[in-house]
Amino acid sequence: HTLSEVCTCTLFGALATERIQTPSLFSVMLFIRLFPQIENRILEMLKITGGTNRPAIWIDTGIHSREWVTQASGTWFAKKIVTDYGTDPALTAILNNMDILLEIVTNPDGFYYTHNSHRMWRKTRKPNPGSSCVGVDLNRNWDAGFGGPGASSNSCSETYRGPSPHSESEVKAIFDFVKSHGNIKAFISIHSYSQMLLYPYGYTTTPVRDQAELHSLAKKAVEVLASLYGTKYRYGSTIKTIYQVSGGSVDWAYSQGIKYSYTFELRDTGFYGFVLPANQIIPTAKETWLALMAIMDHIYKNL
Ligand SMILES: Nc1ncc(C[C@H](C[SeH])C(=O)O)cc1Cl
Ligand SMILES: [Zn+2]
Ligand SMILES: [Zn+2]
Ligand SMILES: [Zn+2]
Repeated sequence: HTLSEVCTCTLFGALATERIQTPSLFSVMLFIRLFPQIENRILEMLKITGGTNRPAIWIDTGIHSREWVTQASGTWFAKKIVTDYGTDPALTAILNNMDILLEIVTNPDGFYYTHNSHRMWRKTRKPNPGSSCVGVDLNRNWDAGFGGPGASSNSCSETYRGPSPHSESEVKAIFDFVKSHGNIKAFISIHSYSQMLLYPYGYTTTPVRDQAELHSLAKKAVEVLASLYGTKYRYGSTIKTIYQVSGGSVDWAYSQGIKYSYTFELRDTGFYGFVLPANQIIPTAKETWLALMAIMDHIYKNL
């Protein structure tokens, strides 16, 4: 071994066995300055250990543009976070140790279109080459059972999966971010409607390795959600609870090792459907926040 390789192995070994916490950025930069030729090795290593990123919770809303209560709830979550930090002990503890990564308008072109043309639009608005039909279903475009039952290869279908996994820019942006972050502990995608809390898988009946823990945490989350206004949620694996779907975001997230991967289906169960009256937006956001806090608190306590 050359000196630098010995040093790399030592640092890697120490990191891998967690004899030292992920070194501070300063010590890493100093190390790289001393041995510039091993910069890439170090940067690769930081990716493996989650680098200098704090543990994080990913939450997206609005991946399906017509599910308007989700983007509205995401906005309310943002306000709640900045209001409660420093006053609510549970949220303060979470944010002192973790980051909450919130993408609110995850399908902006579709969202614009629902406001100006077609309230019930679900997909993106990218033209499909060789077709008069527009858009891809962003929750079928992930590399998780991609192209299997529960998605369509027909570009005119509401569940058109797109030409290949991560072909859509809105998906690729999240894919790249999650891969480069390296320390995301939860991946939560918020949809409407059905009043369900779902965990992987959607594309196969094979239970996930962490099924028992995900199920009991989902039970706890839906119970605290119901405690506010009595809103009843069903919960379980996607394929057993709602329907078979392939190419879903949370199935991909789980396959990346993000254990706490959940899909929420917010209010209601079909009376108003996607066109939920405005007076139900804040109550929906408030009850959902209780469930999210239960999940985040569990993660924080098990870091
Ligand atoms: N993992 C999942 N969990 C729930 C669903 C249902 C939503 C309902 Se809008 C969809 O069809 O994309 C879909 C998937 Cl892929
Ligand atoms: Zn439509
Ligand atoms: Zn949806
Ligand atoms: Zn839905």
